[in-house]
Amino acid sequence: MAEWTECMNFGITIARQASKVILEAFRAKKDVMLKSSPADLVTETDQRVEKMLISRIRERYPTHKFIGEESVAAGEKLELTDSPTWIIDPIDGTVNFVHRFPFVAISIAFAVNKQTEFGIVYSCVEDKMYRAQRGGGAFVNDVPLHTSGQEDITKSLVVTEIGAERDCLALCTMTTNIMNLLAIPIQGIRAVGTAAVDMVLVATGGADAYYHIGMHCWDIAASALIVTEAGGVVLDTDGSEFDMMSRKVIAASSMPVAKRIAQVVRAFPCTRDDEDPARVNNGGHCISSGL
Ligand SMILES: O=P(O)(O)O[C@H]1[C@H](O)[C@@H](O)[C@H](O)[C@H](O)[C@@H]1O
Ligand SMILES: [Mg+2]
Ligand SMILES: [Mg+2]
Repeated sequence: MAEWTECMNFGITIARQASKVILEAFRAKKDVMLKSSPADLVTETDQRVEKMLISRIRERYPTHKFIGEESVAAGEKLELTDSPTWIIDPIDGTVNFVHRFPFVAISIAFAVNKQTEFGIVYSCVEDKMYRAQRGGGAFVNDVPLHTSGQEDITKSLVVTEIGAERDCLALCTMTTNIMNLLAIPIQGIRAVGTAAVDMVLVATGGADAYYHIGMHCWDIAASALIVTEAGGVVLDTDGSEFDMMSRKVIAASSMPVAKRIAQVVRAFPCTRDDEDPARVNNGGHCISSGL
């Protein structure tokens, strides 16, 4: 664990530097481009911040590998090997960034032998630096984090996202999931607009669970470790073991809450992050049935 502390501290330093670029652009006029749907946005700042983070890391750790959201969007192969790998979302919450909705985060995870060794989520506008090292606990601005420990789904506040999909199957699935959870009943549904911040709210105890279908490894790899190091549970939406490449996740305060959500929530078909999108004729996005 201590072996990667220096890397993590470097990650925290460059996240703070990148945040300055994001906050300066946050208030400025933005040129917005579309990716997989009219709600999947990217800006020049997303691309610039990712390039800045990767070049600074590569300069210090030339043998390390990268999985970056905007590098993959530009055609780079998404492959997690046993090599030390930085998994980066330069701006998580780009729709929020474009609208100046004040929740945008930099998410940086670091994996070796396909196991996450540390995770950093920097919520820039809030100035909240969430971090965790495997086996070392979870912190926000150096204050220890603990989940709520809530075991009763009827006393739970659940966070989710509608995501970027706008096809009928995805929208019907996600709204049905929300309706079925509310009918249990749970005490509320929230959506912050950034998967990374949604998920670290479970680590703070401010939410009792988060679930999502369709997000990517760079959205949640860091926050998944932060949740487990805060005493939480992270599973696939079907209740099986979490797999950051599956694009399906439940993060919860306790196993009973996680398992209850897994009983209710249904996923729509999604190509895995590590599947070749070219093999699937929908551009590597969640498959629409065209309903
Ligand atoms: O594209 P960015 O990096 O902003 O990530 C967001 C995804 O785009 C959303 O679909 C998803 O629903 C989450 O909001 C996720 O944070
Ligand atoms: Mg993201
Ligand atoms: Mg992003």
